[in-house]
Amino acid sequence: MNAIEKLYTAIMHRFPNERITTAQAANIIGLTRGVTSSYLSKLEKQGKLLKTGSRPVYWQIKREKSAFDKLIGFRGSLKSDIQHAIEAIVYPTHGLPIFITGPQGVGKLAFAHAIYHEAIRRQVLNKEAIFESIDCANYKDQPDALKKELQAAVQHFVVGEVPKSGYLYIKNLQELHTSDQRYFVVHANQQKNTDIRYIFSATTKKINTGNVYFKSAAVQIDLIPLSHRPLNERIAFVAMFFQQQSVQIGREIIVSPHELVKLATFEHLNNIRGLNNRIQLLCAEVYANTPVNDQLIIGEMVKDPIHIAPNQQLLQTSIVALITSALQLGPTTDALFKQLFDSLLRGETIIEQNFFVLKVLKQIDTTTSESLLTSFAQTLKQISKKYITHRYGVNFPNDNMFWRNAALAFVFANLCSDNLPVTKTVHKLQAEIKDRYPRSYYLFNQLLAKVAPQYSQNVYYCLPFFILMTQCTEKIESVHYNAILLAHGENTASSIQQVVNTLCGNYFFEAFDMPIDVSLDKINSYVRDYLADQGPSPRENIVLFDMGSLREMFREIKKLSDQELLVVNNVTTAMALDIGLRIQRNEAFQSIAEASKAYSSTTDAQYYEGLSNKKNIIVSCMSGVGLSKELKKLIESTLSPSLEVIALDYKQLHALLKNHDRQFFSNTQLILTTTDVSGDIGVDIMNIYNIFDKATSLKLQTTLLNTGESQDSSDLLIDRLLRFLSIEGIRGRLQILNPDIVIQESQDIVSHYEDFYNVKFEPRLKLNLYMHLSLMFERMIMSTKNSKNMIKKETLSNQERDFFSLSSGTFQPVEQKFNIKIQDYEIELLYQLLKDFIF
Ligand SMILES: Nc1ncnc2c1ncn2[C@@H]1O[C@H](COP(=O)(O)OP(=O)(O)OP(=O)(O)O)[C@@H](O)[C@H]1O
Repeated sequence: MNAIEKLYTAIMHRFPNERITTAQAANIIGLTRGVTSSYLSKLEKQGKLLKTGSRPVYWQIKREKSAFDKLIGFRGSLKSDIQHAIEAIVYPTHGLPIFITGPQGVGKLAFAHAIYHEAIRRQVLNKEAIFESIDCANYKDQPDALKKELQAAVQHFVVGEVPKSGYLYIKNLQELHTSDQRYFVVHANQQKNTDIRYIFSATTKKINTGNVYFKSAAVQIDLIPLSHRPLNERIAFVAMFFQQQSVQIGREIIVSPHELVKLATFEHLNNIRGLNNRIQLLCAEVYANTPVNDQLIIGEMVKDPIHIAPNQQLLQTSIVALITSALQLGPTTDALFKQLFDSLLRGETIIEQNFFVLKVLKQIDTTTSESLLTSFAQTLKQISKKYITHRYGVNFPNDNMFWRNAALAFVFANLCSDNLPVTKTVHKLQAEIKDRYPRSYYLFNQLLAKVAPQYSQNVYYCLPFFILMTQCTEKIESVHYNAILLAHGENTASSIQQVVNTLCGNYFFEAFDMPIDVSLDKINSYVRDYLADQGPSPRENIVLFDMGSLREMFREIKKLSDQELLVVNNVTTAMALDIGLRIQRNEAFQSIAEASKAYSSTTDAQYYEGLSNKKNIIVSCMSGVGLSKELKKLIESTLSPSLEVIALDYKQLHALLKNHDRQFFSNTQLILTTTDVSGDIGVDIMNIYNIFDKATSLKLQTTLLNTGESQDSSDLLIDRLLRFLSIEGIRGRLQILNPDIVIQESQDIVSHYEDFYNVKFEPRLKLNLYMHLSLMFERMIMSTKNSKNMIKKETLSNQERDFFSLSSGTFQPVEQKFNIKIQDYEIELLYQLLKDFIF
């Protein structure tokens, strides 16, 4: 797909029916306005987009016109009826019978005609298809005559050589007795075998067409009375009928907006037909009074009247203008947006803003159909419950008036977005709402995405916010953290979220359910997009997730925001609830972070960059973490408690040094090991045995002094370390074996290596080896596990292989004496320890 096609698909997806500006289009595709504009023009040349207006120019997806487009309200009150009709038209092979109900003059015949034309347009019927109709009112109490009429009508379809297809429209079914109604409806069951399609109509819904009569399903369409139609549709009817009169009489008609709205809001007997008749009579009356004038002036002459000329493309071009001027939509809306914006700037409460919107809603109340409004209010209530209350624990008032006003606010937003250009003020207001009520506006947008997904980008749709969210913003905005749950699976995260938010009764957590094979990049994008949506106000971030690397997660998310960050893995509902309650109590970040470390042994938490957020010393010994822990104890009991001592085994240290940069060790003051380890992380790495050298012990002292330790405690530490590392130290730490024997054995082994490799080890290396070997023997005896940690000899170098075979011989006597087996892993460690000295 090239960029132009991508743009087209994006518009099609996001704005299937709306007009959008070049800027909006540029926004969705992420290109500059200039480039987007040239792409849009190309799409227009290809016949895919419709271009209207100037400054701003509007673009809209060009659609094939359907036969229903001629009906007023095809995008409004007739939308779902049209959808049902299409289902009946296309159902294979002969469509479904249709049953249209609605009071007199409401447009049943017009709708039936549209169905017939649409069937031809869709080539479901051929061009020769016919439309026949029978009016049952003409055969009241004459069933036989009616049946004859039916036969005659059916005959029209079969005359000639080739039988014709088409629609048979049978109206006023309510005029017949039940048995006759039944006769007709049963007749329609033949539709599935013939080329005749049936449309019934009645002025009452009481006709029992349910399962009793129709063997095959019939599609039911109920057309609402004119007075229930939205005002813009009613105005469109008035305008259309005036235009028809203008054509008929051959004169321009002049009418005041006030007169137009009056006609549109008047309750007419016989609905649309009644309105048509009234307009016709009105024109006839004026015509009779002013036969020579070339204009027909309806009602009072006003300053800015509406002109309706005979051959004007009124419906397409002028209705929008008519409605906006009739409703004073532009000025009303401009004033409202300004009031709202000023009120937000002045820092007034949402109650004030709610009041401004309610006031305007009152003005437009008459424009909407009550039945549509009621049903939309119901839908809105259900959607809010399902997507907001259920997930985010935020409750809405229960009274009908609240939901009616909310629905009305959506209708108003729709009216504005259909009829008004998007001004800078509208954009500014939207940004201001986001700034002032970021969390509530986020929830509102979640709702909007469900209620009117196609409009979620439309700025006018920020208006219902002030109605829907008034009562909950304070509570929602009182939360000072961005808390996010991330978990693999279809609803793991969202079900934890639902439990926690519901129990706490407020929106604390947003949740993202992630596919099993989600990448770290994708996870990041969830978090990034969420944080971006939270507006500029600084809030600390808390991210709970189910599995994965804590450090990696921390590092990646930390890049997205410079606020404090806590990440916790292996999330459980209880843990999320605990954090939720702490957020509710408005606990400080540090205290939540500390608490999160104690959840369980399988859970880990990180809230600072690197190994630790405290000044620390790492100790790592080759002879296992046991020795490191002892050293840790020793150092902790000597130095001040502000210094953290972290014990790691040799492998861990190796991995950390390999995988992390200086930043990670930024709080580390010193690394003490029992072997020489190199690394360029900007931290001193000391072989602890080197403190027998004056220079090293001085260096250690300086380092300790620099970290803020006193002279006394650093002297004491060095003393204690020296003792710890001496033969006496070894004696003190052996628990079961006889120190004299073990040390002797160790000395024998060490001299064996010296002999074999013909080297002389330095005293502290020897001491290190005695310590290492003695502790190793004891470890072997005490270890209950008889692990078979075999190293594949083939993978070893010649030198290593020699070392292995020498060692197995050297260790044999001790193995027999103590009844132990020295593991390959231990020999490998010894090799690492010695290799630099023997080769
Ligand atoms: N949606 C519409 N758009 C434009 N014109 C319409 C629409 N609906 C009805 N009309 C016009 O309104 C008038 C009355 O409609 P129609 O005759 O179809 O009503 P009806 O319900 O069949 O009436 P009745 O039950 O009394 O026979 C017609 O002139 C028709 O063209």
